Amino acid sequence: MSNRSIGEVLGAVTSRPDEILLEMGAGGELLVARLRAILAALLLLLPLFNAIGGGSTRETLSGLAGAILVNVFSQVWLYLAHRPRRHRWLPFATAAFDVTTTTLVLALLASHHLPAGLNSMVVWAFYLVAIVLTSLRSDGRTTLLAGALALVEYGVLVAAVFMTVDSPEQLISSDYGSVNVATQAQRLVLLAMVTAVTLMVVYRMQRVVELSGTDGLTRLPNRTWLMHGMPRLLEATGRDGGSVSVALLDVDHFRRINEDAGEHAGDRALLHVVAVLRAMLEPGEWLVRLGGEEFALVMPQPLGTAWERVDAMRRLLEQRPFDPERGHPEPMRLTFSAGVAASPHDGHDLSHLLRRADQRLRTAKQEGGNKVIAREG
Ligand SMILES: Nc1nc2c(ncn2[C@@H]2O[C@H](COP(=O)(O)OP(=O)(O)OP(=O)(O)O)[C@@H](O)[C@H]2O)c(=O)[nH]1
Repeated sequence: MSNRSIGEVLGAVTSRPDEILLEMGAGGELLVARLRAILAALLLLLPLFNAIGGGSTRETLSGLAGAILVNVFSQVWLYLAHRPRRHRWLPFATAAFDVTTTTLVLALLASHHLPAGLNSMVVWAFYLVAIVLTSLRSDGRTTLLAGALALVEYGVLVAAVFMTVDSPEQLISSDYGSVNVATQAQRLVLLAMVTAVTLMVVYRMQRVVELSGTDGLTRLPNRTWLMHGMPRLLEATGRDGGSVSVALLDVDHFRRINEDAGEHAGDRALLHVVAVLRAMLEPGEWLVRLGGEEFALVMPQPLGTAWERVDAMRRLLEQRPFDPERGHPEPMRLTFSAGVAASPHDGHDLSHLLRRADQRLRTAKQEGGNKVIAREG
């Protein structure tokens, strides 16, 4: 990660995250929606304090109207975030809502008293809260949107206020101090800084999730990744009435390679197997390292086609011997055995499919290995 240039980091953080990261982003959206609902409820206290503190009725009523509006929207966002079917636009819409609501409240304050609109620290701080909140969504694009909107909207507000004033006295207040260009420029720089820091937080979170879902040796997705990714694939294919096949692949007599050629050669043998299988992968197929010399191959195809695909891979691997080097004159022939299971016939979830595929894999091993089995008997 430390070797990456700022350009690469920006490229990574502004591209659409992996489906599984987005899945986590939806969880983040629910968290953001809950937080927003709590903050919105607290917002109702502000007009109350204003009335108790002897503020004007007009100010109290407009504050109350604004707080009610924010609460209504917060409940709508919360309802949408709860729905199992994720709306892709929701994180963007809510990030824009958080920032724009802050701008509207500042504009409302400025319409009563110009310095209040530009020097209110409490309301302005909601920009920072809105930007930082986006870090919970695992999607740097929402952070960029919130940061850019805050900069543009606040910049426009400042410009509008400065264009409205007729005399410098209008920008001096006993409660809010005096408004000047330098402090407003500092606020804009602060918004940019908080956006940059939040983007880095999102980037690091994305990398941590990526690493936790990747096998260290082969760089293939691992079991954790499969557990997160498989349910949504099964659900999507189930909706379309399609079939998903899962093959469990286990390299035959792998222990012998380690014993004959050493652990390092064993590692390179695994990389060789992965390179051969990977070269045959078609779009929509996933190769996953479950651990050791065991792999899962997920294919959006029915059982018969899946068996043909895996058997073609078995034959190709057989024809591509592995060259262990270091004192080994002979290239080693590598083979694997596999069991294949398919939804919906063999099960509707990953654990049922893996169990059935494992039974068939055991049979293939008992029958001497170098075999792919997709049906009993
Ligand atoms: N080099 C290397 N070896 C590994 C790795 N993971 C597991 N192994 C080895 O793989 C071997 C697996 O042995 P077994 O489970 O007996 O399987 P097998 O020898 O392939 O026998 P069958 O599966 O019955 O054909 C063990 O010796 C493990 O130490 C790895 O990442 N690198």
